[in-house]
Amino acid sequence: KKKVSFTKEQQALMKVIIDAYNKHQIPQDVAKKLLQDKYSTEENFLLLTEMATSQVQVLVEFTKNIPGFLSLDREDQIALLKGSAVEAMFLRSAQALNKKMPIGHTEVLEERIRKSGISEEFIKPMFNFYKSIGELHMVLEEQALLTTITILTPDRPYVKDQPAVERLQETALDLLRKMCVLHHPQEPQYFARLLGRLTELRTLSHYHAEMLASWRVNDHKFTPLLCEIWDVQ
Ligand SMILES: O=C(NC1CCCCC1)[C@H]([C@@H]1CCCCO1)n1c(-c2ccc(Cl)cc2)nc2cc(F)c(Cl)cc21
Repeated sequence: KKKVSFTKEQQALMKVIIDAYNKHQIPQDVAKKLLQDKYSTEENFLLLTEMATSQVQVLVEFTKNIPGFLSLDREDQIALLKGSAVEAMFLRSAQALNKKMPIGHTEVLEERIRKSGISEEFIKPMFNFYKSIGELHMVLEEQALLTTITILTPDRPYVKDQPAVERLQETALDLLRKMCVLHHPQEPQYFARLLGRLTELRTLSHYHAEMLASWRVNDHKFTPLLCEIWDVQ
């Protein structure tokens, strides 16, 4: 059994990130709504834009709690948020689908999302990603750190001081590496698999503007915040 020990700083960092992650759950539960009723493609599109808008606000609050983030250059803070918002949204969606649910609920939820109005060509890559996240059986700490690492990606467009972001990301990566050894001692490759999902996430996120534009609705209305953050409208 591998002994894993955390420094005082790492214990403090984990606590801050977990508290922030727990505080910033999506207000009402999308999954519950989808399981309750069948929605039209218009209603689903509206639900997605509403949820995504509130998720961006939640993401900003979460990010402000990442130690060191507010010390970054102000414009770099914006560049990191803009560059990671879609990925964070897909990560959250994957976690919503992979939550433990009563028998049969996941299948209903999956079906409702497949039929929500999203165009056929994107359903496979999206669910492949959701499945690959589900197979990892991440614990909460790993989910929160993975979101943190996604936000602290140095090579986002327009980031000026990349080394400063790299230093923050490194700290989160060191902590995640130890968390993986602690929670998945039998899988030495687990940490590498986790990081591999970020590559899949970035690829999926490249499609998001097209996924939204091809939604089977007559009028694709977005909130001002989504127009800002997503490359839509
Ligand atoms: O609202 C959603 N996700 C929110 C976003 C903010 C964070 C919380 C989760 C969407 C909506 C729900 C209505 C039907 C269409 O999908 N959604 C997507 C999704 C995301 C991007 C695109 Cl372009 C298409 C679909 N995948 C999901 C998987 C899920 F398990 C659940 Cl519960 C919802 C999911």
